[in-house]
Amino acid sequence: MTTPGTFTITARDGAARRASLATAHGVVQTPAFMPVGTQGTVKSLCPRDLREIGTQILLGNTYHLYLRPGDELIARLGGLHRFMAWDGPILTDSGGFQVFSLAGLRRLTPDGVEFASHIDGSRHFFSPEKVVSIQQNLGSDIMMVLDECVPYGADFDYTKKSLALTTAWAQRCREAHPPLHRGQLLFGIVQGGFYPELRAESAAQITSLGFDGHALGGVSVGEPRPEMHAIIHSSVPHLPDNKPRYLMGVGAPQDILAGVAAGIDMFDCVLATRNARNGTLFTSTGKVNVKKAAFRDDDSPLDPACSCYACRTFSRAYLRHLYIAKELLSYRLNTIHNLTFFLSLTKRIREAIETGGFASLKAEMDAIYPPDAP
Ligand SMILES: CNc1nc2cc3c(=O)[nH]c(N)nc3c(CC[C@H]3O[C@@H](OC)[C@H](OC)[C@@H]3OC)c2[nH]1
Ligand SMILES: [Zn+2]
Repeated sequence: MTTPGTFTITARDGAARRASLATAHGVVQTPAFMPVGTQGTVKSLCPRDLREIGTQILLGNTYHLYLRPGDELIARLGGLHRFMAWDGPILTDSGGFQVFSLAGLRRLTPDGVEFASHIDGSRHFFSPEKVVSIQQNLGSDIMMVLDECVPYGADFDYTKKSLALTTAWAQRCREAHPPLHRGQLLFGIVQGGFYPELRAESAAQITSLGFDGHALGGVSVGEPRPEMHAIIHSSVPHLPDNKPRYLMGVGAPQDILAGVAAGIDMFDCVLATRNARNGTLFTSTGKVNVKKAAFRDDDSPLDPACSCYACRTFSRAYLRHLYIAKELLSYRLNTIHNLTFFLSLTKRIREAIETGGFASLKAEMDAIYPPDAP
């Protein structure tokens, strides 16, 4: 087995990279889209579905799994891979984002963050060492450091102070998890808000700590898309070329294409799965709402260009009926379709970089998913 953390770039097309990242549970071909499985499941799909649609790597979430069912329980039962019967790579976020976006009554201190569980209000404390220990218990292949995801609109001084805390926490995470300990990788997270000079400052600090990969955090937090794309372009050059780059929480098809063009390798976004459950489907001709009246007696497949189980087996009329009738199968079929769209898009991106055709693929997709469309 290739040593976990080995990152091999096999082709380039402009700043876009075609690479592979070795983990303890398999090699991830990049650019890669990572379905979100926050509570140890990609909502409504089983591991067999995920394999069938070509999933390489899944996301889990420290905050959620720590609160319920508990990381120590999962460790006792053999770790997250065995618990959810997924034998491929898993990346877990540190929970920093959820503490600020989900938990109540949180208190930020130099030593970590105190918060109240969104489930039962019980009080908890996440230190850098604690979030490392939780992810070690889960057995994640890629662990994220504890960081503060600075809210959109934070001023320069707050953002500068916050990135210093994020760096201190990152250092403590690195010390708590020696390189390649039990084959588990550790990624640093660059903050700095929407201030290019603070992004450069955060990147210089984080990339000096010896991580296996680097994430850009603090984006996809409600900012206008042009601001997101601008800060990505100005930040990526500060990330080492020879390690994976992960853009957290991004994104829509147009954001993935812009991210790849800037040199990003890994993406995660709840959009694919969340929109599936509310009937918004991504197709080869743009976004479609499954409950549209025109689908009422339309016997054709949702997307003739899609080879997923939903598109090759059922009609638009049936998918619309399931959604309107609030049938559980609607969740599963819509999710199978949307994830297939995102996984196929990143597969086409990998092939385009190999053949030097990325720019034309991006132009083709930008015509269908315009960068200035919501
Ligand atoms: C949507 N926009 C968005 N911007 C984000 C920015 C940050 C950030 O700066 N730091 C950290 N630590 N996490 C972030 C995250 C959470 C991603 C996780 O949140 C969960 O999806 C919501 C999922 O957990 C399975 C995923 O796991 C990596 C962001 N999400
Ligand atoms: Zn489909």
